[in-house]
Amino acid sequence: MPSVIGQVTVGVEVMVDGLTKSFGRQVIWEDVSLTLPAGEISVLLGPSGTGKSVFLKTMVGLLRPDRGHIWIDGFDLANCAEAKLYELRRLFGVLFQDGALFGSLNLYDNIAFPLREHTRKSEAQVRQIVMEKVELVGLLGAETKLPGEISGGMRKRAGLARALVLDPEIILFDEPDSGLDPVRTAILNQLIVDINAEIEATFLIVTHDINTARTVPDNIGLMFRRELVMFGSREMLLSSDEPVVRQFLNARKHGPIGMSEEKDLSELEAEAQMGHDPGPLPPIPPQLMPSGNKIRRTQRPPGTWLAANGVIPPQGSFVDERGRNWLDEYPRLINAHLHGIA
Ligand SMILES: Nc1ncnc2c1ncn2[C@@H]1O[C@H](COP(=O)(O)OP(=O)(O)OP(=O)(O)O)[C@@H](O)[C@H]1O
Repeated sequence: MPSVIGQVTVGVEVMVDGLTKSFGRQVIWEDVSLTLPAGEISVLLGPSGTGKSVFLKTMVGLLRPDRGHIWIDGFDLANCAEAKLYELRRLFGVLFQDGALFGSLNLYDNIAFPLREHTRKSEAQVRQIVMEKVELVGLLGAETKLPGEISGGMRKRAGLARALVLDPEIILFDEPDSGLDPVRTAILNQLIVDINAEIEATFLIVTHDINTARTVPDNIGLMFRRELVMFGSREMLLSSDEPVVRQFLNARKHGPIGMSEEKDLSELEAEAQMGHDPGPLPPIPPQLMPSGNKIRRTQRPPGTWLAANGVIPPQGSFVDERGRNWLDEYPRLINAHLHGIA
């Protein structure tokens, strides 16, 4: 259901309920339930091969689950007829790992492709929309370039522009940061947050980048051993005691996750006896804010989940690289907005 914040409708909620997917006798994941809140940014983490890409494909209806439901706007995408599925798919924009651009088309034609394919817009209307999205992702001037002539970061941004042209309500990102250096990853993350602030769609990002997971989303989910171990507020995951969560977020060798994805009990006991532990989690970083002192309307003030659950975060949480503590800074920014001085 669309959520209403103040007077304005924001994005669309996606409720996944008891979803199970297998290929033949191989169960990929079982009984996955989570809600992507309308207009919020969620991240899905998990060791390689746990089925995150399969999950994205199932969400958008490219794969059918064995069981379960995906509720969007009161319709079950997992079990609806083809015609309805086609309609629901129009709500989605997908950024594939490599941008999935056509190598023989320039960026303009790549970005215009869904509009020419799925709408009856005139070329003048197509131009207006394409150029608007090109500007939004910072590619003005590069429209005539071929995908092979630009950097990986630019290709991702072009893929993002193409994912945006049909004004999606839900955007799925499959490892947007794969193959990018840390600087380009930081630029792309800022762009993702800025676009969320602007279009207020519901975002789900699959990533392996811990820094992205720690700073970008409102919610984090972790898949492990054929199930969704945890899904909830960023603060919940970043202050969790769960060994799998700590191992993954601390990028440690020791813990329940091994090369073959899982370790058996004797290996874990041996590690425990040797004093190996995934370690405590570091301070919770402040969440990445939109550029230009904007506020995302679905963003929760820092400390909300922690306070509601009586959890004290590690010392130094919410302090940015300039030494500002966002527990104080955020209300100040909200106040400035209320008084029109931000
Ligand atoms: N169409 C398919 N038919 C059969 N098996 C498949 C199919 N697609 C994926 N799989 C299997 O599903 C499992 C999960 O794959 P998936 O690509 O979703 O993992 P992932 O978590 O996204 O991995 P990574 O993080 O490395 O990208 C793998 O074992 C893969 O071989």
